[in-house]
Formats: sequence, C-alpha cells, structure tokens
Amino acid sequence: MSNSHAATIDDPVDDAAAAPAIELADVTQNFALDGLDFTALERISLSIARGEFVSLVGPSGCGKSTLLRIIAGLLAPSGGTVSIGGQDPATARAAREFGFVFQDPVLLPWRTALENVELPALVAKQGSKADRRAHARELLELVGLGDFAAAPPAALSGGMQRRVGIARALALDPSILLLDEPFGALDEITRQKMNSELLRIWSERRTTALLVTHNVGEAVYLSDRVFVMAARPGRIVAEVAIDLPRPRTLDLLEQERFFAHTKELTRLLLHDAEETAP
Ligand SMILES: Nc1ncnc2c1ncn2[C@@H]1O[C@H](COP(=O)(O)OP(=O)(O)OP(=O)(O)O)[C@@H](O)[C@H]1O
Repeated sequence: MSNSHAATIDDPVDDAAAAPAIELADVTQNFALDGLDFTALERISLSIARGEFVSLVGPSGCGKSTLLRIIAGLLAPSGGTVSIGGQDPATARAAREFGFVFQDPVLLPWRTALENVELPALVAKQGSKADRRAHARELLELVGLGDFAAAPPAALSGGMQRRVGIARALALDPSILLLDEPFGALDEITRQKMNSELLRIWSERRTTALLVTHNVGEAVYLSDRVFVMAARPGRIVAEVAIDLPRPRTLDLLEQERFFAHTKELTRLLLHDAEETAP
C-alpha cells in the first residue's frame, strides 16, 4: 500500500515537526566559586513533548533556574546537548520560540498595561503600530484585563501585574513558555486563581509549558509530568506522571487523587532532603 503523503524516515521537515519541544541529553553545568569548581547540574536528560505542561520541583539551589537558562539559550552548558524542536537553543531564542514569566513581572512603570504588552513586538519591530496594538489588546483580553489597557502598573494589584506579565510573554507567539516561580509572591487564593487562568491560557494557546515551582500542589494541579530534582549536585531523581483528567478545575484540589500525587511528590522531596543533608 502506498501513500504519497506519508512521511519517510529521511524527511527533514517531518523530522523537525516530530521533534520533542525540549530535549536534553546528559546536560552538565559546572560553575567556579571562590576558585573551586562545583557541579551545579549533573547529567540531566529529559524530553518534553509539544503542548505538554511539565514542572520542575526541588530544593533551593538544586539548579532549576540554571536549567531554564540553559534551555532558553541564555547559558551554554558545560556538557551535553540541548535541542529545542530540533534546533539549538540560541537559534530557537533568535526565532522567538520562548516566552518568559518570572516571579517579578518587572513592568515599565511609565507605560500603560497595553504599552507593556506591546513592548516585545515594538522592540522586535514586528508588524505595524496598529497590528501591534490590536494584538496587545487581544492578549490583555485573554488574561482578563481588557478593561485595564490604559492603567499604569502602579494601579494594578499583584495578581493583575502577573497577568500583564503573562500577556507580554505571549506577545511574540512563543511555542514554549518558561515560567520561573511566576506566582511565588502571591497570597494562596490569588495564586490558585492565577493557576486556573494559566491553565486556561495554556490550553487556548497550545504552547508547551515548563514551570519551576517550590509548590508541590501547584505542580500537581498544572502538570502532565513533574520532575523532582535533588541538590549537590543538581540532578533529576524522579519523574511523576500526573494522571488527573483535563480540563482541571479548582474542585480537583479536594480530590483523593490530587492528595495522593502531592503526598508522593512531598515524600520524594523529603526523602531526597534527608539523603543530601549535611
Ligand atoms: N553564574 C553562576 N556562577 C556561579 N554559581 C552559580 C551561577 N548561577 C547559579 N549558580 C549556583 O548554582 C546553583 C544552582 O542555582 P539555581 O539558581 O539554578 O538554583 P535553584 O534551584 O533555581 O534555586 P532557588 O530555588 O533557590 O531559586 C546554586 O548553588 C547557585 O549558587
């Protein structure tokens, strides 16, 4: 039986389309501190499929942020290979494959919410002024801030500023969202609301998401898979698949299966903490 459209093994276009969103093989990172070399990350290997939501949890200093920086092409690893949809990280970064959301959204105080969201496209000289504005408006609507386009950051609550940060991260239509403790500084209720919003936005935009968090419940609620890291040296010690149905709603937080997963992850983290205690 023949099919003229079937992919062949050698087809580079189909190979690139089939490549995982993020793939790391034996990634190692050494840093020098006070003249001494130390291993911050040791042989990290992982593969994240397109459209997957994956979290990294682990103790402070285990290298989570360093790993994000390597994936984003901001830091060249000491060893190993990184592939972003079949490209090297620097090429992927230049192609604007990444959107970043950090704990502090760092909005420009003299620009309105809309102008902050518009900024990446302005800097990248993308589209006409009218197109940029329309896209920024659409993104503000997406994060539920359509009525706050003209507000300066100082007039927005912490949660609203994070929403602007998410809208800005999506401004150049990235295929991968890298989130480093984005809601760490928020109170618990606002954080839960923001997580629900994040899930909605992620499913609407169909991006790949990689989240760094200290919060085990947050990792379970959001993720398809969670990687547990340990410190000294930073490494992956467990991978947990979260078998909770989607779409996920806040009532999930009271269900037995949710508790079972958070318990398992907490146990893995504590077990590791005991093993690496000084
Ligand atoms: N540029 C650098 N030079 C030297 N050491 C570094 C550098 N960047 C990170 N480190 C060290 O690498 C280790 C991992 O740091 P990293 O910030 O990635 O950890 P983390 O897991 O994100 O921590 P936290 O959860 O506290 O944010 C730490 O010991 C840190 O001091």
